[in-house]
Amino acid sequence: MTEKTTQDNLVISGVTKIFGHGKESVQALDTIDLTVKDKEFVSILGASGCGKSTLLRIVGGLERPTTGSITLGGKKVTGPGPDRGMVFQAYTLFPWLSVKKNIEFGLKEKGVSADERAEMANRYIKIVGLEGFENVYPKALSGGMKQRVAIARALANDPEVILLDEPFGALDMQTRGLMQELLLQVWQQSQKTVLLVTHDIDEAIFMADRVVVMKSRPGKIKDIIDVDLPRPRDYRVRTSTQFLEYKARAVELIRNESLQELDIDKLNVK
Ligand SMILES: Nc1ncnc2c1ncn2[C@@H]1O[C@H](COP(=O)(O)OP(=O)(O)OP(=O)(O)O)[C@@H](O)[C@H]1O
Repeated sequence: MTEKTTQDNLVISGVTKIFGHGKESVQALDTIDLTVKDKEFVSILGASGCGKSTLLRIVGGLERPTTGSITLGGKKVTGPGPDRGMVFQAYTLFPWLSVKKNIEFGLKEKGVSADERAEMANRYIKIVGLEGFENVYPKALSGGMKQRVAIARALANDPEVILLDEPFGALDMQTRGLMQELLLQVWQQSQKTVLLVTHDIDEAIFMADRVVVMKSRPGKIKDIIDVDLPRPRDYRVRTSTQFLEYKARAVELIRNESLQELDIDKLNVK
């Protein structure tokens, strides 16, 4: 395998997004500049409506920026491509395909042979702990299992970058915590660059090397928190002093933002 270079960086440069025209227009993003290093795990954290999803969709090529550009490994992004795998909150599996066929789907599209597809699918089924469910259809899976299939499907295509938009948003708290740990393990093994959109402060810190905190109207980067917690991480890190310090900082940033959003100067809650 050839060693990757910093050329593989994801560069978001001066990205602005305006939806609609004239009086009806909404500026969702204003001049977003962010460089994500190869194999880095970056969380994008912010309140509802700050433009997180729009930014991720632009990186995914599903949306065009009004100004600015995205480059991946020096190549300009002009649309969706196999170098970026996306996982959304809503389960996006094909209901008529089994777990295995769902994971193989993108590989089939790429013309990968049946043997190779089966090998890749089995590998990722193992990584996400779904052995024994190969031939099961999505409707028989729990929410957490469906998202594991979605993650396996994204990984099987061997993208440069995985883009995750609130992937565990629909899961209960316990499942969510376990899925976060699983995703970290998978990321540790697969060594992909990850961009995770979330409004969950704990999730953002627990997973990432850096947390990009956004503000709304228009969506801008408010601050970036470097998360210097040891890896591999497990649930115990969440109660460490260092984690709680990062959390206090993020809470402060998000709270100030929410107060401004609600047009409240101060909240005196006793
Ligand atoms: N297709 C669209 N047409 C018009 N406005 C849009 C469109 N998509 C998003 N917006 C607006 O852009 C802003 C940012 O939306 P976006 O969904 O990116 O925010 P978000 O931070 O991901 O929010 P949430 O966490 O609620 O999904 C919002 O004001 C939203 O109403």
